[in-house]
Amino acid sequence: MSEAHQEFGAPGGLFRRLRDAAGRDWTGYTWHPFVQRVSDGTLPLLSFRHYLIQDYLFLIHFARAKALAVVKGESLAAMREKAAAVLAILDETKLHLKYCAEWGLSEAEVVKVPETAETVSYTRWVLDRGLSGDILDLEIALAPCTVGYGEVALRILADPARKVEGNAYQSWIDTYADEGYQAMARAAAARIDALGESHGGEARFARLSADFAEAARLEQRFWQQGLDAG
Ligand SMILES: Cc1ncc(C[n+]2csc(CCO)c2C)c(N)n1
Repeated sequence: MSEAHQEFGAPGGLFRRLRDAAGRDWTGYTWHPFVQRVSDGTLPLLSFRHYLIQDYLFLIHFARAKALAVVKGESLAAMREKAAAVLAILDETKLHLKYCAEWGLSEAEVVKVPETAETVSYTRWVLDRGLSGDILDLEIALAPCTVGYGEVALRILADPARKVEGNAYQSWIDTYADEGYQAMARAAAARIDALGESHGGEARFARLSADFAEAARLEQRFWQQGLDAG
């Protein structure tokens, strides 16, 4: 599927407009060389290991940012949904700990690893967008993360260079290719479309678009730190 990215958000909706406006920043994130090397199985294990440990630390702070969406939720239904999403993020860390256990690293050891500048800058930026803005500002800062990984998985599945047999990263790919995850990513894009309608997305497009592209660049740097560690 060469048009993998067309999966998320409705035509003409806020999500697709933001993604299209982000252009190369978005493609540079969802088809970063790190992702390509996960797909063809050539990513050095040291790169993956660095990435995964930092991603574990990332998820802790990302869960805090998602918890802000409970605080800023505008209905009981929204608050329940966000509270469930916080738990889902904390669950995602189990995949990370499974890998770490295979490398002989315990949770106690992983949490002692210092956060890199890439991890701090991305997570604290998301928290700041949530603290200083409204629910739409927060969701725009969060969405590239959730929806982007959905697109990353679709791009890998469609990649002619993909290594299926004996790919060391297959269980990581499976996590995001999973239909449950894909449905969540589609729902996140649909929510951006709906918030765009209800919260003046059109009038706020310049700022939202700058934030969306910033998140995509922060994601690129997050992959890059893994490559640099290999
Ligand atoms: C750097 C980085 N960006 C995105 C994700 C993906 N992700 C983060 S939280 C979550 C659950 C749903 O929101 C998902 C899928 C990641 N793990 N690491």
